[in-house]
Amino acid sequence: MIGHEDLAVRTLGPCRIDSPLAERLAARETTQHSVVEDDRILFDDTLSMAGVRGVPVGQLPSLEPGGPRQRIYFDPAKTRVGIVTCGGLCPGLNDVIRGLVLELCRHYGVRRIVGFRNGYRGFIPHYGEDVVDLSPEVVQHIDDEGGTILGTSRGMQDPEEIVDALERLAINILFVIGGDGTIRGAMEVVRVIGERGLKIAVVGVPKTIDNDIPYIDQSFGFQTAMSEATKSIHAASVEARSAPGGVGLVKLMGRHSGFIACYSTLAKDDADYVLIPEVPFALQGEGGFLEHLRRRVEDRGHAVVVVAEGAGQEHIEEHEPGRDASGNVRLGDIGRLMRRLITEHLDDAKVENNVRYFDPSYAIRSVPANPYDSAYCLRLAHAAVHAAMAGRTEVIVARRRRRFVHIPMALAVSRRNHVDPLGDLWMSVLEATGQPVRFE
Ligand SMILES: Nc1ncnc2c1ncn2[C@@H]1O[C@H](COP(=O)(O)OP(=O)(O)O)[C@@H](O)[C@H]1O
Ligand SMILES: O=P(O)(O)OC[C@H]1O[C@](O)(COP(=O)(O)O)[C@@H](O)[C@@H]1O
Ligand SMILES: [Mg+2]
Repeated sequence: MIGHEDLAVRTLGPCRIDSPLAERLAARETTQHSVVEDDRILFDDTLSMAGVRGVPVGQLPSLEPGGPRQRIYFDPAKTRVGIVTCGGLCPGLNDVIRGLVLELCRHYGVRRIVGFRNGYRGFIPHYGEDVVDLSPEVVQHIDDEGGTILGTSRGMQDPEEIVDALERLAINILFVIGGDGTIRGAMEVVRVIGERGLKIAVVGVPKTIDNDIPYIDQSFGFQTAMSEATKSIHAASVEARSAPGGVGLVKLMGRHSGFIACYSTLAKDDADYVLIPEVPFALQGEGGFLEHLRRRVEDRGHAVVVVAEGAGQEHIEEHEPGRDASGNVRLGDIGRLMRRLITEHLDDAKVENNVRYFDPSYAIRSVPANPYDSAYCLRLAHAAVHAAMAGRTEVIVARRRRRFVHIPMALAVSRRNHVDPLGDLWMSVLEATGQPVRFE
């Protein structure tokens, strides 16, 4: 059970410098729209969850609020900042970079900002990556493009060498924009910083289209990626309805979490089936998926199937689950398997069929952020700058239940966010598709 110690945020030391934003904060009080800096945000949000703790209100686990502080730790005029983006692409990466640079320069007066190229390898000498000087002029319009102007990578790097680079460049604050792997890497960097007795803040902005980071409302870019995915689902529906025995099959990213498949299905109510990693399904047999699909195609003449890339891995016999350079499991291709099995099953049953397979894969994550995610990215960037300037470290900034909070990195990587098969999201998907609770 999450306790106080899990929510404690590390700081580099006392904040003795008046913030340039101080005068704007004087009249603040805690409302539904803001939290004063010495208030806390309850971690539990139901009576039952709070009640089971059996402690007075003041001892309930709570999170440090995000936002500007009256006094800060770093002297803006003497602060040098580094920014790095790691792991897979996600809509909004450039929006976060832009937001960090503009907030640092325009509101705190921090002018020395460098970008490290191609993920953590950008710190490692033998890759020979130069650093990128970042300024408001350089970043002004980078949010018009998807991807990251800094480049990204996967693959383990030596935290000692990363901290060597931070020392050589006299970096005081490092912003890391990445997912669970990046955050684990950042924790290694924080460990080495502590071992060397250095005062360098490391603050994370959580990133992944998979939405697999726990304790936050939603990772930035997820909404844009999900929106992109709906285009493929609609295309699959058009194809399926335009041919006898049409079956539109769409495979979507999300690795071990089925959020993109679920939300894109709910957004574009075209799918008859959604298969996700969190809910196992039988393929064969009277109650299996293939027989159910056959009956649906015979009854309606068409069907649309959305399969998350991490679903049904147990059905992929010949797949040797290798790993990518960061240690992430390489998934077997459930899309190709389903295409073959659906065609074979309908052929064997002498049901005319035209199976159309869609795999948008990277197309859903390499687009620019939609306006919602752009605004979200800007606010996350502001929160990250406020946290770092106030000397917070080994923390990610996130929005949780509509409030910006500081979440310790260790908690952010303590588990993976999954679709709850007993939760209301999956219930909505079952209601929307009409598919059975279980294929077995
Ligand atoms: N378990 C780990 N410990 C330390 N560093 C890690 C770990 N996993 C990943 N990293 C570092 O984080 C970077 C990004 O991780 P990756 O899993 O590829 O993407 P993401 O952070 O988006 O999940 C890697 O290039 C690697 O340097
Ligand atoms: O970019 P790669 O190495 O092909 O990995 C693809 C994987 O990256 C993701 O897009 C998410 O990656 P991150 O967790 O690094 O953001 C997954 O949805 C997908 O399975
Ligand atoms: Mg990851």
